Amino acid sequence: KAITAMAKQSVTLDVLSYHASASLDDAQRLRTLRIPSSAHFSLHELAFDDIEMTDDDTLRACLRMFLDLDFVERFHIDYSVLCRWLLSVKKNYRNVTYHNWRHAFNVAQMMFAILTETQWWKIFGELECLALIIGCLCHDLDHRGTNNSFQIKASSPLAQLYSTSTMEHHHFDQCLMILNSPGNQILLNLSSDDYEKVVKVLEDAILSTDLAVYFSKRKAFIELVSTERQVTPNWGECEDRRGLLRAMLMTACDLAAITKPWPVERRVAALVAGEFFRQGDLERQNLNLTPIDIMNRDKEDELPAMQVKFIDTICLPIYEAFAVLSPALQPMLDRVKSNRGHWIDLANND
Ligand SMILES: CCCOc1ccc(S(=O)(=O)N2CCN(C)CC2)cc1-c1nc(CC)cc(=O)[nH]1
Ligand SMILES: [Zn+2]
Repeated sequence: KAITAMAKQSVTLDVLSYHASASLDDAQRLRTLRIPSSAHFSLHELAFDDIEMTDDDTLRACLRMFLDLDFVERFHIDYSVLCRWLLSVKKNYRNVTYHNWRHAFNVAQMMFAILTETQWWKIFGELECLALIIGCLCHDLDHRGTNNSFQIKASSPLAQLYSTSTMEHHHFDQCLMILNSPGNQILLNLSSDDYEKVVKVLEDAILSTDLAVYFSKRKAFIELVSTERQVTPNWGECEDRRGLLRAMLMTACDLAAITKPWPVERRVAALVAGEFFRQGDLERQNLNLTPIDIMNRDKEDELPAMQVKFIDTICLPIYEAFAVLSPALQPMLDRVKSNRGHWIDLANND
């Protein structure tokens, strides 16, 4: 018993070592920057592209989202603490090819755009919207560019801590650790009741980004959508329905690159492939395993066909359901279909 506790303790220390709070200087500098409007950053666009933005721009855009959703006023968030928290979150993303700060920022922007364009922020209320935006920014914290099955195969410290949804539990852990770090406590002025609620929604939101969880919940969601087609005001009164919609929203935002204009999707797919192929290399070199096709560099020319399968099996069902729930989201579904066409063309040329 003692051994296990010690092992857990040492493992925990190992993973905690990556926690790093941003410096006061960085926070002070960000605090003094002027914050342009959401229109200036095109934050309401479902076709948003961050390629032209500097890192400072992404931080100011996050401040703008918090200000426009009225979180700072409503939850009495100290502005300097918010700046420091944002910098700490960004700092706790690693410099990996795809699962980096930019991915987290894009997921949060998509959540902001969907909540505002559909008016669904009215269904969830400020507390749940706050948890969703924090959840998006934190949902892949400290990602190492390798997936859950790699953790298990490598019996990494994280796999010893969490046997299911390994990475997602770690992302939530990191999220809580930053929220509880001195100078980063943006939830400090919430009532204990509100704090409990935000943390519960936050945990569900982050754990929902495990595709295995998405698969387990999708059937119920599609059935709900087929019966309750439109999101009527009383839709929000049922906690289970709201929870299901929040979980699906996290996946829809997490995979949203597939809904962007072709130049964006093509660029992001190359980043996803780069990260997958690096994991494949690690599996060969360190674990002496032959990687699965999607991570096997030797199968690179099958990538377009894999994307078509990804779209058909994972993406179309969720964006079709969302387009039924809100006509404002139809453009996302249309772009998934047109991107599918581009991947089909590339698959036929190989
Ligand atoms: C671009 C490089 C190839 O990328 C893929 C290849 C195959 C599949 S898959 O649907 O067959 N499937 C998914 C579930 N895995 C457990 C088994 C494999 C998905 C992708 C993919 N995933 C994401 C999400 C990170 C983004 C993206 O653009 N493409
Ligand atoms: Zn993600």
